[in-house]
Amino acid sequence: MDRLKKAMIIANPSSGKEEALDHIDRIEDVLSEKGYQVTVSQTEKELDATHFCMDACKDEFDMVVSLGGDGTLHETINGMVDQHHRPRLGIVPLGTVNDFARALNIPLDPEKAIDVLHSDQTTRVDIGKFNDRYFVNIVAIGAIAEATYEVSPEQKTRLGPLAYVLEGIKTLASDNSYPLDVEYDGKKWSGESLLFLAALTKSTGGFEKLSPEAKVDDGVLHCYIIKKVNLIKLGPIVTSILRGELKENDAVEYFTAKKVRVSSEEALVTNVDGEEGDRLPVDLEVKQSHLEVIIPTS
Ligand SMILES: Nc1ncnc2c1ncn2[C@@H]1O[C@H](COP(=O)(O)OP(=O)(O)OP(=O)(O)O)[C@@H](O)[C@H]1O
Repeated sequence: MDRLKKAMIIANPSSGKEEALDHIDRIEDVLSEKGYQVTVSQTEKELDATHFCMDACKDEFDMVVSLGGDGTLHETINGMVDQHHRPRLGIVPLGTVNDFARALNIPLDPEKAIDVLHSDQTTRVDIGKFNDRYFVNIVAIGAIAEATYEVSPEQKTRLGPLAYVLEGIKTLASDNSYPLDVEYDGKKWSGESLLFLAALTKSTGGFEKLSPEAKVDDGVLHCYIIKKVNLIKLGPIVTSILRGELKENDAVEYFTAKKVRVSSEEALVTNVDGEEGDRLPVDLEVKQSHLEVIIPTS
């Protein structure tokens, strides 16, 4: 007899509009219909999602569904990376930005995202390594990296992704540049920089078209160094970000790489998928096609 398939729902009751618990029954129904025996694990605090997901890997679950915002998803994925057995990942986004879901064309409406769990279609996705943790969207270094901490929960609810865009533009305009050394695949860039970005997917930080050339399984980091410029050139940079043409801007150094090391004489803070990361220096690397994510049937 075939082994019974096992699925775990990792739900963060505090995510988004605190609606996770309202969706659990429907997700359980869909998964049971597909023949899964379902376990529901509710998070209570930071890193619970990571530990639940590690358990699911060890117990050879076939599927893990992240029901929450990007924080929950990020923690879930951290529990999966480098495990011998990695379950398929289903995503039901409840957060404000939901970059990863956007990049994979997973609907942002939770009800519609739950329908996607019916799908048998999956895609392999790259994972970024940042020192000894992992990311799925973006690493930002510079003043903008702190922008996401400054967005209040009220602003997030009211403005959605736009809150990040507005904060980001505000910090760019504040002209905080830093000396930066960026070493990548045997090359080196040194200079004054306003912002360094390393993106894995095309939609990052609420900017829908920040890195349009990025594919989720291309095995490289798409890196943008926004150099120090005088105020007059900031407008065109912002326009190029919104148009998805950042790499064409004169003030921007663009490259792709598998490994990047970023250092500075200043202990700059970093932002990793919207969360505070280690101070510089940091090492970034791509693990190609490391995750298998359930996506809408094409
Ligand atoms: N029961 C809980 N109560 C409060 N916080 C929790 C709970 N369970 C987990 N957390 C923490 O909440 C953090 C934020 O969750 P998540 O990102 O899913 O929601 P969100 O903040 O609404 O989403 P977004 O950041 O996209 O707006 C998680 O990284 C986790 O550490």
